[in-house]
Amino acid sequence: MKQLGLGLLPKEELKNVSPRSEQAIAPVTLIKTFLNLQQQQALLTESLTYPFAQPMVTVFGKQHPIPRKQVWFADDGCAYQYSSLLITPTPWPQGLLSLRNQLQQQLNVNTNGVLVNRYQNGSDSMGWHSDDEPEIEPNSDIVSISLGASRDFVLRHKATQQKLTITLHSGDLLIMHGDMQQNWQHSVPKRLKVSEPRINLTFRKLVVGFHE
Ligand SMILES: O=C(O)CCC(=O)C(=O)O
Ligand SMILES: [Fe+2]
Repeated sequence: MKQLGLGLLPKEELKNVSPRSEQAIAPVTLIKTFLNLQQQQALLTESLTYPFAQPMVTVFGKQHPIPRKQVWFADDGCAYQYSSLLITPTPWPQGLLSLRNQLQQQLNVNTNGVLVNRYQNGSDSMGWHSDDEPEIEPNSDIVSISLGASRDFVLRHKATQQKLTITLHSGDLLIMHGDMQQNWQHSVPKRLKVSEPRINLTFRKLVVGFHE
C-alpha cells in the first residue's frame, strides 16, 4: 500500500502562482491500489445488482437528469439531501458493508452511508461542488474508492482558483479530509476518450436522524 502526499503541484499549475509559498496544499490523502484486483472485481460484479437511478435536478430553473447514475446505501435514519433531492437510504449490500468495516478497521474511519456513482463512459461527469451539506457530520472525512475506468478528479481552491488534478485508477482510495469541503470544490470532468464505465464509492458519516 503506497501513500502519496499531494503537497506538490504539477509544473503547469505553478506558472501563475508567485511566490511558491502562497500555494495551498489540498487536504487529501491518496492510497493507491487500496483494493486488490480480486476485491475490485467482486465489487464491480456486485454493482451490477445495485438499484441505480438517474434523478432530475433543477439547474438555472431547468430540469435535467444528472449526467451519471447513483444510489445511496445507508443506515436507518440517514436520509441525504442535496441539489433539492431528499434521498432515503437503501439497505447495504454485503460487499459494501464489508468494505465499510475494512475502512473502520484499517483507517479508523467510521461511516454510516455510501453514495455510489456510476459513470457509464467519459460522457458522464460530475460538476463542481463541495460535499458540505448540513447533515454531514462536521469535520468528518469522506473516503472515496474508485473501480473500473480511470478518471480525472479535479480540485479547485475556492479563493485562489488553484487547480489540482488527480487521476484515480481502479482500486485507489482518496480521503477528503474534514476541512477540505470548506475551502475546495471538486469535479469529475467529461473525458470523451474514455469508453469504459467507472464506479465511485464515497463513504460518509451523517448525523443520524437529521431529516426526521
Ligand atoms: O466520482 C468521484 O470521484 C467523485 C464523486 C463525488 O464527488 C461525490 O460523490 O460527491
Ligand atoms: Fe463530492
